[in-house]
Amino acid sequence: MHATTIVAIFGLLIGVYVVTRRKSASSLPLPPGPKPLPIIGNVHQAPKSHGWMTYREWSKQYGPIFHVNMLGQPVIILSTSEVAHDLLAKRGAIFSDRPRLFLATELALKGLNILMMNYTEQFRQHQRLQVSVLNATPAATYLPIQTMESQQLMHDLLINASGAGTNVQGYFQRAVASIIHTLLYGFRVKDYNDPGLRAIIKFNEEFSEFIQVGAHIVDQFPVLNNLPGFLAPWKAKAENHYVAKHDLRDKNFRLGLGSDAWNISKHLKKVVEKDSLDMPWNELAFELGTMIDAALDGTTDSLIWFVVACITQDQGFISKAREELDSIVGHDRLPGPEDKPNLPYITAIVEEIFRWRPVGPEGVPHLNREETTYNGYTIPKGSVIVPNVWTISREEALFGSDPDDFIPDRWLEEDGKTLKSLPPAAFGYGRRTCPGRHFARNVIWNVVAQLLWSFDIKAGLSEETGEPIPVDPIACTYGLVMRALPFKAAFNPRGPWVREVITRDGDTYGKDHEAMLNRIGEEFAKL
Ligand code: HEM
Repeated sequence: MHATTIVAIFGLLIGVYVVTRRKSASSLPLPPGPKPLPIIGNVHQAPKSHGWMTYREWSKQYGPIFHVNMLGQPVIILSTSEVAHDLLAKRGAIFSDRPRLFLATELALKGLNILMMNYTEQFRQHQRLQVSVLNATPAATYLPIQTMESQQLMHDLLINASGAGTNVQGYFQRAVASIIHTLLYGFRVKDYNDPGLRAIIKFNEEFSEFIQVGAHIVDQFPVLNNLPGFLAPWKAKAENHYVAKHDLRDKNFRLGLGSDAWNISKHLKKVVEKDSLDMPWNELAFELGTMIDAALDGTTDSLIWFVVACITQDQGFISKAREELDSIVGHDRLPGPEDKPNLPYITAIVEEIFRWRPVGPEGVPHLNREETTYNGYTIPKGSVIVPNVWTISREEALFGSDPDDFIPDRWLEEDGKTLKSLPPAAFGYGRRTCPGRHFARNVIWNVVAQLLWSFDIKAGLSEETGEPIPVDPIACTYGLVMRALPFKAAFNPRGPWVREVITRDGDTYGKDHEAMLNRIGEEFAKL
């Protein structure tokens, strides 16, 4: 790097340091943390990837709330459920904003991503709309569509993933994508190579890349955004991201509104008009699109982690689940949501998936709009607050001494039937808690029950040797979402009755999904 560039960057670093060293009104210290260097703070120690694992180690040294200094920006890491609830939920009035760190991301999103919005009146308007279609009561009306797609998934796996097996991620992505596209826009997604689905997967990957600390130098030095385009490649990248997203969202929203049957696009457009909300077309199109993005990744990746658990973590949970399934459901039909009250072990498995492999292990950061104190420490105004879900989900006092193992039983009382009230961490906290959690739990419960009823799930076989290809239970991507790296899995029917039932009920493309949507519309009218 040229010497003048180094001097310029050094000058900017000092500028950032001076600007961000705000005077605290409290005499209390910051939470403990690794020793910082002058100016750069802890940047040199910051994990380059999989930060949640390093933060777990640091929490053992510094305790449930600790602090790192990133170029003068305080980052407060929370490592127990109690601390996360105390700050993010009980003090939600000041802890519900989002950090504004990444200029390149902002250029790409143009303020239209609900996840990244501050807790403003505009955000609350979006939140009210989301809750109106996602909370427990409306989410229950979607069960027939979710069940249909789960059955289709069983069919796809039976046809394509038995024998030596295959990489199954696409089949899961298709099923989840089809559920949300049917409900939001009125059309099913029948192929995992569908261009619309591939585009969303690409958007999510780009988004995850944009928000990496240090992904674009402009994030640290916004002044660089004044450079001409050829010296500022992030500008074109951000614009292309926005335009591609806009075009797909606009097209899908129009398809939804033009469709004959009830759907969420139509429903929300009516609510906006009836309540005279100040929400332009594009903002509503992005609201729907954000639900699609958020739903696809979290739900699909949790299901893939379940497959990893079946292959690598079976200490008896599969046979326990089957015992329950066989006694309640029998062999003549697939399990469905109506069985849920009688299948507590399946519910425990679902909670254990979220705990064992929370797909957002580093949590979605919050920001506090006021200085506050907590347990003898100062939390400066504008701190980035990271609920480290990975550590929180491994709190031994709550979950037992074997938190890295997949043990669904930890969620059940001794009677084996009643769910313990342990605090889940995967869906976030307080006013920013994931609005899609009921929807996601319903989808995942259904698929997990049907998979366990249907298949022996094992590692796929090598084409050369015919031997199982080992699956690494922790091999994953690093980004906003923790995704299992591709692996081969085999789904072989547990018995002849499985093939019979899935062949009978699994091919669902002849079903009238529009009639199903209209029935949901009728139920919505009664809510
Ligand atoms: C297993 C699946 C899912 C997981 C683990 C998950 C997790 C999360 C988390 C951790 C947050 C941030 C919470 C916080 O800031 O404290 C979030 C926000 C959000 N989620 Fe989910 N989610 C999942 C599925 C869904 C689904 C199915 C939808 C919609 C249908 C959805 C829609 C959203 C939206 C719109 C936000 C932004 C809320 C805000 O910023 O206030 N999510 N999700």
